[in-house]
Amino acid sequence: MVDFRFDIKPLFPQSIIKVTSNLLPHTFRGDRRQCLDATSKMSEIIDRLGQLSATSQGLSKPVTTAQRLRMSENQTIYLLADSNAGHNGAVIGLLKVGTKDLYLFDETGQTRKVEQAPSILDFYVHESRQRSGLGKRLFETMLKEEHWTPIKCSVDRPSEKLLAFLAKHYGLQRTIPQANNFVLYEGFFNNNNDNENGSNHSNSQSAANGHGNGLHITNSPNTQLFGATYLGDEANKRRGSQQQQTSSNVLLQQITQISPSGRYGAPRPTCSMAEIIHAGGSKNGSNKVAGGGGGVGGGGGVESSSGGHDLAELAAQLQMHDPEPEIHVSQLQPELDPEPEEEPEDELEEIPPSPLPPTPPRKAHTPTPPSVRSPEAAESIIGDNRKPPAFQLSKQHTGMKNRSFGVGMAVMPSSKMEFNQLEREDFGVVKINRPPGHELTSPGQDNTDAMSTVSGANGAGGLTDQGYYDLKFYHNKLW
Ligand SMILES: CC(=O)SCCNC(=O)CCNC(=O)[C@H](O)C(C)(C)COP(=O)(O)OP(=O)(O)OC[C@H]1O[C@@H](n2cnc3c(N)ncnc32)[C@H](O)[C@@H]1OP(=O)(O)O
Repeated sequence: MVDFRFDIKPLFPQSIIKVTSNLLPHTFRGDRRQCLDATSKMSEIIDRLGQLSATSQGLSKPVTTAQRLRMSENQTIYLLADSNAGHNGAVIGLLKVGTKDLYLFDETGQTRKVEQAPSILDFYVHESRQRSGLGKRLFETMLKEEHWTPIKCSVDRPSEKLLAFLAKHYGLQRTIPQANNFVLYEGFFNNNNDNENGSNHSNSQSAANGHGNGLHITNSPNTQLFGATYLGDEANKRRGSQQQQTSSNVLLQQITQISPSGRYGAPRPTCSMAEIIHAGGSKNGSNKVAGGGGGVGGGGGVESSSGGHDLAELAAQLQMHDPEPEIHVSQLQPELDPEPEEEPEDELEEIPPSPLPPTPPRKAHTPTPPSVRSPEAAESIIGDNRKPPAFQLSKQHTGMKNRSFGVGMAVMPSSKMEFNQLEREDFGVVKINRPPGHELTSPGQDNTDAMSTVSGANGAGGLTDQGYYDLKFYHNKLW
């Protein structure tokens, strides 16, 4: 028991008192001199109990001090005393609570900012009195005074004893993994609190917790990093599952949100880079995922539908074979984002061709195509994911088999090419409409270093009056 040189009984007209930043018992009445005396004594009590609590938890510094309480705006300390102990009575327990604005993960792994979240900050019952129901008595008093329910409480770094305490008295066991030191229990984010733990508390108390108002999806640092998507209510979940059938974007999101068990197996928030990459394929029917060594922008701006299909197939397989696989986006990353320089040549050849890009002329043998990791590439995909970025030059654009990004052999037009001339002509003899005043003056000026664009939507050119597709060849020597 914790006794003091002064009589604590005047400070404890009842066994449990609460103290806020004025450092006076909530029951205190007195003049200025008595106030000063009371605050001095309360400070001593709080500092002493705080130190004992820290020692009991193995902390180097106390969580609770009178100074901290005085500086706080929204913390309350409940103190439990035994007036009959010894001559001056004894203080035997402390419970510090407060409200905190927290960024928290909900059950689906989405980040939420919870304003004024009820928090258990420090809890201690003297060793000589533990396991005799005093902790519960203190806790119950606090719940009643604060109008809180246990399930709605966040707990700051709970000890094993406190975890056991909460499990025993309130059935709190299933936690929601968090990235910070706070522990939440399943049900924390539920608005309907009927018949949940702490059911001895009324609905009005539940409502008073205010989570319905104080809790929202947020543009938090976590969200900016991981690109959270709000899936907090059932309607959104249902909508998400419907879209799953048609949208590979949602599929990827589900992959990244499959929840393993354990505190550090928190559901992974959606990877924004994966969203960026995947969104590129969902609109035009082919995934611009740099899978299979294709690479967005790699090898000349090829849309790699094979890479996207691989990913979708992988996801389907995972869903079929493993009900709770742990897939990290980082594990998918090599498929999503290969380094172009390391791409196997064979894989490049399997990449189906893309529509010709309606882009400004660029040199065909772009030396080092950017990958989706580069900000430029990512931006171009975000900006309009139906158009290949301007730097994407494929072998179809160049007429070269682009085995090493610009060095290669002439390629046979494939059936997938989206421009077909009436008669096949090799480069160098293809008939083109040259702009007036740009007649060919020497063979050396021809298309050895040229790219073509095709007028017409989606790269499908229209016939010219000469019967040829309107292929315009640009050459840096000519234009
Ligand atoms: C956010 C934080 O404050 S974390 C720090 C929590 N505080 C501490 O760890 C300090 C040391 N512990 C204590 O002060 C107390 O044990 C408290 C405050 C956690 C609980 O107070 P008590 O008066 O013991 O609680 P009460 O008697 O009402 O409930 C007892 C239950 O608490 C849990 N508990 C209490 N002491 C222990 C212990 N030494 N080992 C395991 N569980 C314990 C058990 O579930 C126990 O039930 P049981 O005896 O049937 O196993």
